[in-house]
Amino acid sequence: MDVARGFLLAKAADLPTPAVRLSNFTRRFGANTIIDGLDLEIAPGEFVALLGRSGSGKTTLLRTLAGMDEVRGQDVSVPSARAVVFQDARLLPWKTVWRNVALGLKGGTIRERAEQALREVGLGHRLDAWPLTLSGGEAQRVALARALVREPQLLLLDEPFAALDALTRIRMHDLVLSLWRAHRPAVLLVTHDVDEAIALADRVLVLDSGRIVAEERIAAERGDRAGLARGLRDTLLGHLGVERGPALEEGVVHLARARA
Ligand SMILES: Nc1ncnc2c1ncn2[C@@H]1O[C@H](COP(=O)(O)OP(=O)(O)OP(=O)(O)O)[C@@H](O)[C@H]1O
Repeated sequence: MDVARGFLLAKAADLPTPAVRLSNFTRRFGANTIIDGLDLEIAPGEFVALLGRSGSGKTTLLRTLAGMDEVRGQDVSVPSARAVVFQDARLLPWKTVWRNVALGLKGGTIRERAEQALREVGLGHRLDAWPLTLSGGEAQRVALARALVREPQLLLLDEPFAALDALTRIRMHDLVLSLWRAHRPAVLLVTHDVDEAIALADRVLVLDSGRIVAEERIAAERGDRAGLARGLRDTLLGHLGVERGPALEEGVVHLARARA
């Protein structure tokens, strides 16, 4: 074996196995091709956001990674330890909070594990509460605890904060980042919210008609992203086909002047 080839093989062996790998993945519903020959890799512990207009195939892709959809005969590799959080918390109303989190767990320490996860999301005091008595933000925190307690290597988030008010959403962003730092799953976050993607992700993908049409890596530390946000926001909005017209800018100026 020549030296260069030996070096390349050694390098390849050093690379971590991706947590997620889809190769030339295609999904059709009848005659409609929804995902079109898509390649995707997510590294262990990487936080990836997926942006796309309505109908671009985001949920279809997430369902594939969650094991909720047909993948027969295709090159799809995902960890079996995975969990999904949806836009609505999907809690069973006839079970208390801790029992919702413990659902499906096995072993002798179920209650302790559920309690620990609920403490991590700041709900250690609501273990015996009924889901219908929770606020929207609290219910989503229970959904996060239910995901977390499964120690996922892959955490799939399908617009989990879209239904929350703006302040609760910001607090949830902080919570998700601290959980991610503590547990380091690979994350795929589906979102419509460009600012949310910039605030949270290591990498942002834009999906359009079942293809990844843009990819932005964000190297800046999460705390230092405010300055970066505007330029990248416009770039990502451009990829999404949303023009920021001068009229809008002028409108902002006029309003500000009118107030002054
Ligand atoms: N089970 C199904 N049968 C037929 N068509 C489907 C099915 N599921 C999804 N589709 C179609 O696939 C396309 C992509 O849907 P998908 O839900 O993945 O989009 P999305 O990007 O998540 O949209 P949104 O942001 O509105 O949730 C849509 O045109 C949808 O109608």
